[in-house]
Amino acid sequence: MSDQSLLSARHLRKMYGARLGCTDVSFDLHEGEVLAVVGESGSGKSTLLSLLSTELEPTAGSVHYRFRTGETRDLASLSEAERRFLLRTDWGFVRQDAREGLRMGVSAGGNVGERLMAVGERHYGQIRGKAIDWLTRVEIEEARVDDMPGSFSGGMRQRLQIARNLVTHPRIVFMDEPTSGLDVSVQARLLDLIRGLVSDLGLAVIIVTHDLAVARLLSHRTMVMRGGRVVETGLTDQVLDDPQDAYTQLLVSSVLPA
Ligand SMILES: Nc1ncnc2c1ncn2[C@@H]1O[C@H](COP(=O)(O)OP(=O)(O)OP(=O)(O)O)[C@@H](O)[C@H]1O
Repeated sequence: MSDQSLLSARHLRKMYGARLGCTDVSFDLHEGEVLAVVGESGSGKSTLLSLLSTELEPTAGSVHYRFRTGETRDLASLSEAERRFLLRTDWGFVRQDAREGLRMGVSAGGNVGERLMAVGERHYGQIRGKAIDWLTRVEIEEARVDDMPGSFSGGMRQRLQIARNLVTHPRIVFMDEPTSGLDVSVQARLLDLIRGLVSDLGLAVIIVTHDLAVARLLSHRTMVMRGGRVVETGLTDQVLDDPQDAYTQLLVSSVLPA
């Protein structure tokens, strides 16, 4: 792990029984950096994201994380309480299906406020004020604060999920296909919003997408996966404009289905 890196993966491997999830994945993520993980369906993108965010245990390899104190730890060495604390404070997770990332039985304001309470905020007025502030930042009207997410459109739910995750000022946000399944115009607006917030807050992001346009718009670096392996990695413009690997060339020329 280099001195500057926030998260560092080394030779990560995940087997599901005899089936390969991913293997030999190594990279460093720096503060404020956006890394896109792209590849076709089944290439191991989601498996990798789950390994990095400790939702899955690797079969081999390691992930190290540099805490706010400067201390670097192997994530495998964290206790369950430490891991949960990290997930509540330093990390956010924006899921493809907002229903998995939100509490559908809790109001919009409650979804955002809950994260603040989890990091120790207790003052109701302040929590509600911050929740409204964040709803506004993600373009949800204050008048919807007490509405349930079930009454929101797909795009609004994704924006609510983003507010819920960013309200605690995480250092890394993991995003799994955050814009797929939405109308093209809704996608474009959401991408713009994500891009603005990521740059304003200086967030480090790992975004999994099968959409190269999303990688192009949001990421500094791109990692291309195929069959569970990294086939190419580099600055996004370089990877997309001048791909070196034959598979990336096919992907970029859109010969392969997404
Ligand atoms: N829970 C599981 N049990 C068994 N095999 C799995 C499991 N999850 C993923 N796999 C396998 O691991 C490989 C990588 O899957 P993964 O979901 O990580 O790919 P992906 O690139 O995220 O695909 P998609 O874009 O379709 O979500 C695939 O062969 C998949 O079948």
